Amino acid sequence: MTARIIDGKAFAEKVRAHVAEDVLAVKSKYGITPGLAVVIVGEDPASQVYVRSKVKQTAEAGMNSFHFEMPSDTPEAALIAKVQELNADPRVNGILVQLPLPKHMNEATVIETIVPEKDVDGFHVINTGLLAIGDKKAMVPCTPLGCLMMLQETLGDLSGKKAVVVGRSNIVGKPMAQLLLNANCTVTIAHSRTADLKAEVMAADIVVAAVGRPEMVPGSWLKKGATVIDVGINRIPAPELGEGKNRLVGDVDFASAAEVAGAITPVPGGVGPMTIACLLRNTVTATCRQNRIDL
Ligand SMILES: NC(=O)C1=CN([C@@H]2O[C@H](COP(=O)(O)OP(=O)(O)OC[C@H]3O[C@@H](n4cnc5c(N)ncnc54)[C@H](OP(=O)(O)O)[C@@H]3O)[C@@H](O)[C@H]2O)C=CC1
Ligand SMILES: Nc1nc(=O)c2c([nH]1)NC[C@@H]1CN(c3ccc(C(=O)N[C@@H](CCC(=O)O)C(=O)O)cc3)C=[N+]21
Ligand SMILES: [Mg+2]
Repeated sequence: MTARIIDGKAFAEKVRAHVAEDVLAVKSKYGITPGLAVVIVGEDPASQVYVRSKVKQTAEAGMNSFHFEMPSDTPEAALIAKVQELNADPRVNGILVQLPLPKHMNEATVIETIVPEKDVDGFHVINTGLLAIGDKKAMVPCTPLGCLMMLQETLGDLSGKKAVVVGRSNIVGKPMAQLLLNANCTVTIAHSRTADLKAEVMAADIVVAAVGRPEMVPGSWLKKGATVIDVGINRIPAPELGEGKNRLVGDVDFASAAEVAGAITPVPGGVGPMTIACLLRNTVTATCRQNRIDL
């Protein structure tokens, strides 16, 4: 079997085009331009790449983009003050604080400072709780939301499917499992203490890998025809591309997995572009709710 490649890049372009139409409608009917503020603390080069594409795509969708860079030794109180300023700024409809934060900061404290209505990442405990009770008002974390959209596009109704999520972080694994549960999948969450990861993966119709370990899931672990969503973004040395060069790989061994899976997302060009598209979508949703606009 050779898997169908789920083209996240093309799908994300469609989502962004739709977002741009909604932005135009909000502007022309209500005179409001949605605004997204991105705050990055420190100079992690990988983070800088995502932040640059977020800023660029926000502008391309016709939204205002506010970009703040703070040095890595910024006191936590100064970051909190910045978030409070953005909370109070009516031009700002969405706030994203790039994670991870420097070690001297408590990420939860910073995230809980964002007003839930502007929490376009969906990381605030209020949004986490709303998602857990299946309330439509939840701001849903962008990466899991993008994964769900690709799964629904590939499989249609997900009811009754056996899904395994490998990874249980608050930003990817847990909300992903929650979304799959809300979509009526039978969900297993696997993690570093899982006794027999291979057996869990082999039983699944849907595999979402969000671990951060390059190519750890081989094709030999997959059920034939499974749908595979690879969230991992890992930069590994690629001497074949030249001295000192790197390449991007996922948490799934793409070559062997594509022989067994029914459909699979590539890295790059899968989950990553959908994450940013969903961030723009969430920013428009937040803008409409804050202004009681019903598009
Ligand atoms: N494409 C995108 O838009 C995004 C991509 N990412 C990428 O997704 C990946 C995961 O990110 P994130 O969730 O933040 O990562 P975390 O490091 O926060 O979580 C990793 C999870 O994987 C589990 N894990 C680690 N080792 C193993 C193992 N050997 N077997 C099974 N489970 C294991 C951990 O288990 P335990 O809890 O027991 O420690 C943990 O739950 C990374 O590659 C990241 O770069 C992240 C966000 C967005
Ligand atoms: N508050 C917060 N929210 C986030 O959503 C968040 C974060 N912090 N910290 C970092 C992770 C990671 N993340 C990615 C988004 C897009 C791509 C992406 O577009 N990747 C391209 C490739 C980019 C490249 O070449 O490096 C792709 O997969 O095709 C990757 C990773 C969002 N994150
Ligand atoms: Mg993490």
